[in-house]
Amino acid sequence: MSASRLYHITKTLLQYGLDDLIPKDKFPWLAKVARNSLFWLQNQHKDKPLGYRLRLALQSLGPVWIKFGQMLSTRRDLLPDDIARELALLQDKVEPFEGNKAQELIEQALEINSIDELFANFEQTPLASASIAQVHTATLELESGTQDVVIKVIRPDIEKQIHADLSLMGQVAKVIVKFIGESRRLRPVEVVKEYKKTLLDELDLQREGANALQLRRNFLESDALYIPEVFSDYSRKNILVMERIYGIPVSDIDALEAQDTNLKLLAERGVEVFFTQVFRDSFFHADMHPGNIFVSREHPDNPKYIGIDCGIVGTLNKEDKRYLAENFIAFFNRDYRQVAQLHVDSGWVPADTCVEEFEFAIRTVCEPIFNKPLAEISFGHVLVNLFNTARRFNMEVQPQLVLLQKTLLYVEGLGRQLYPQLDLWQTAKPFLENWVKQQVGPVSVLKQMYANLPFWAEKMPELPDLIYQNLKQQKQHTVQPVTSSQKPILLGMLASSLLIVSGLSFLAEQTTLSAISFSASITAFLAAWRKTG
Ligand SMILES: Nc1ncnc2c1ncn2[C@@H]1O[C@H](COP(=O)(O)OP(=O)(O)OP(=O)(O)O)[C@@H](O)[C@H]1O
Repeated sequence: MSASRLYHITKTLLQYGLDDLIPKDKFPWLAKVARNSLFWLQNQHKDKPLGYRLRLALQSLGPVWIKFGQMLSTRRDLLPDDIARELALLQDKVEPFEGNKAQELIEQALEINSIDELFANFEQTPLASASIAQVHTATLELESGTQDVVIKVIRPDIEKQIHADLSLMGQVAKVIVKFIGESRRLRPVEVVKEYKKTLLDELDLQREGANALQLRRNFLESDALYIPEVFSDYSRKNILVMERIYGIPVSDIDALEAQDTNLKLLAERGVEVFFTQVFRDSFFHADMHPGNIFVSREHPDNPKYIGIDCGIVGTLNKEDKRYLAENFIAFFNRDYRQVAQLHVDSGWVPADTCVEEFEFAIRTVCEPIFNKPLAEISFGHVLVNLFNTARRFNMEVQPQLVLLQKTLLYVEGLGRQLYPQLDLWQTAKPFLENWVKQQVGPVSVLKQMYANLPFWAEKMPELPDLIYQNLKQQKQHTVQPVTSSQKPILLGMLASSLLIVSGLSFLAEQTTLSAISFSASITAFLAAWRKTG
């Protein structure tokens, strides 16, 4: 980090009066001395509100800071609403770089002498230009025919600048925490760390390509979402080639109405796609701002989304999913005691948490939300409030859940823009209840056993030997008769072993053996159950 960049950033922050972000009485003396020693850098925008000044400062500092502001704008859990609203207005529009430079970068990355070797009609004027990458159109010449594509190219030299600014941002965060204890509540170090990871991931277009391929595969059969094809053979870390799409931007409601799009169905499908990604696939597009979502021009009565820019995705484990589903259901039944109890039983908050107090805290923040008609309730805000309360009770909210909560706010915003009466709960409830039911139902148990089959198949050959060793040992010692309390356990073990044998024989297409061992297993299970009664 060069001293001149450091000075430039300090100057910008002070000239926009951003030292006002720290209450005067919280200013440590050392920071006061430092501030006063830079006496020539005075707030030049005193008449403007703080949020507005923050936006202008970030805008003038460039891409890393603009994107940081955009990310913060979605953190309603950390920022007051007026500042978050201002930051949401940050524009990521920057001057494009030269088209022939983009062409040169493509030729270098793909190791070709001329772009014409692979692409026809390469358009030097970019279709779009953002802070990290810009997008050009071309026609890819494949053996099977031609394909309209877009080529996304990372800006030259942006990586160095990003690393330098991120490192400075990290240091600033550490200094703030050290000198202003109060700031710890906003977790600046963690927020910057999280941002750093997201931004560095965005620099790797191969990652984006792999995410797009995975999402595309997950929704290949879907009526609700289409993800354009990625041409991995022509993609590199700084180049991504993908199918060009010609959909209508989702924010262009007039165009959607002009072609008689079923907006109610479209809005409901947004919620459906989100919950499918989260609960079925555990893999969700986490940058669902309207600029990344289009609607297909085909069959508007059965409308389909098109999603681009899969640079940021979220993944969830089983625990996270259970947490979300059970909490949502308990919330919408207004069963705050259940929400609090769930947190304690699952170890999300410490075991010694006072359930009554936790329940009371959740009720205090959530009851006002539920005072509204169901169609106006925001899932995203319910989550923001839940996470904030849970944090106060020492729950560490995982970054993937925060990412999900941000995405949910986008999905809701989008849905209500398309169809203001959208009742999210009615759309989501059957989905969630079904999911929870499936998790505890017999099909799920069988599925889990099926997933464990390879493990048992590996251990199976050792089983006779183990039984033999065990019997031998028992013979050597005085054999104790099996007590009545041990019987159900032994029967249960027998039943499980028979079930495994049944599964393995089924896989080996030995259906008769599979059926016999399955019946024997059920008999043993029933006998075990009777012994416990
Ligand atoms: N497959 C595509 N077909 C048609 N247009 C596309 C395609 N991919 C991207 N674009 C256009 O390029 C723009 C920028 O693309 P993308 O969002 O992937 O880039 P980005 O650099 O991540 O931008 P941002 O940071 O604003 O999200 C899109 O808004 C869209 O207009």
